[in-house]
Amino acid sequence: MFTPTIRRLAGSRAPGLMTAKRRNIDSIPSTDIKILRTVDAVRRWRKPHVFDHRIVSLVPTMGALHDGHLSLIRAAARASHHVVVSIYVNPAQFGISEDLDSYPVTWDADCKTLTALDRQLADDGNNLGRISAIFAPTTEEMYPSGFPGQEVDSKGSFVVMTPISELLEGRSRPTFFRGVATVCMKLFNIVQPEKVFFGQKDVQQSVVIRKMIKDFLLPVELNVIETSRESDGLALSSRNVYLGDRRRRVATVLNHALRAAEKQYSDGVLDRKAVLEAAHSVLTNTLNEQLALDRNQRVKYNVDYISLANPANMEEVTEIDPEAGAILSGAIQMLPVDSLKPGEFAGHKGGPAVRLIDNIVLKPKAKGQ
Ligand SMILES: Nc1ncnc2c1ncn2[C@@H]1O[C@H](COP(=O)(O)OP(=O)(O)OP(=O)(O)O)[C@@H](O)[C@H]1O
Ligand SMILES: CC(C)(CO)[C@@H](O)C(=O)[O-]
Ligand code: BAL
Repeated sequence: MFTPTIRRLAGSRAPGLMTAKRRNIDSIPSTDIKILRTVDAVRRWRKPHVFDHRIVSLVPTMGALHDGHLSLIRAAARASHHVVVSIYVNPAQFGISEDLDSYPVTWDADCKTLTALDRQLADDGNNLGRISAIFAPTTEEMYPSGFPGQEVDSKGSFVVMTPISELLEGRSRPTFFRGVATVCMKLFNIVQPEKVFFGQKDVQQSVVIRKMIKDFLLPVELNVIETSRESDGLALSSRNVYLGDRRRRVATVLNHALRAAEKQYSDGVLDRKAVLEAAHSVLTNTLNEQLALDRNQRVKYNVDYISLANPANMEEVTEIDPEAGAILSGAIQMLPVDSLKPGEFAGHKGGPAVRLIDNIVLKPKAKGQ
């Protein structure tokens, strides 16, 4: 029998702080937010809203909620009567040597965060709806024929979209978009949302989802919500907890690099080489400054890619078409620090290598601009 390698069936653990007592709870205490763990429970909850013509939105997440997630939920509550937030760490989108085992799981904090947000939504007259449910399935529930595995050549039922899944993020993470498209197709089929909300931070993911909706004729409206950032520009991300203080300070370099490239475009430069050179020079200069520091002060990173791409398909462009604009995006790998100072916090799980992504949309320019 085929027995795929499974490092951790994360979904079994994510909501699985479950005690026998908790297993019986079907809503967050003192709230109307239901906790749905099975496909059947979601379908039973969903059915009446087909007949009462209530708009249902879905916000897919992997938990460890931060303000970026909350901005998606706020946008969903403005536009729909019922918001369903899914919390599921989908093992299929993690490569075999990626961080599935250490991915932050903060179920209790997530429930508190959603409770507080739901109260705010209730007090704000601009919303159509509120948070109606969390969908927190197990991996057994999501993969009813058995989990197919995380290997590139795993056999199973997948949604595969090429060539977009092979570019950029997909080059570094060959199973990533297969896992994302597959789990999102399942989530859409389970929840049957009229609207779905995704973050601009994962720009290529949003382009994959747009194409999946188009090519598989899904009756779903995609909403992409702008990236929420720390005050110094770092894009919020659940993985930022791995950074620790020292790498956190330098982590803004990716955003600074993309902003330098963006300035070229604002100044009228359209040529790929010139635009990207501005970003690479920030990355190189900052790295050289860091390498000149002592081992217990410096931060090192590898640049995975800096891209200038067509917003419709994420394919590289040699010149920006000002009528179409472009997506500037990048990924860097922050390496573990060489040597810690006494008492220094290395980051969640000892501060492993952290892959950061970010992007800036270069908007189309009006003629003559
Ligand atoms: N800073 C952000 N601003 C807006 N949306 C975001 C932000 N970070 C994540 N999202 C969106 O939230 C949704 C769920 O993302 P996810 O749970 O993977 O969080 P994440 O912070 O991106 O985690 P990770 O660190 O694993 O990439 C996705 O649509 C993602 O694009
Ligand atoms: C969309 C998603 C929830 C699918 O697992 C994930 O890729 C994410 O959190 O961006
Ligand atoms: N935010 C995208 C999910 C992932 O990196 O696995």
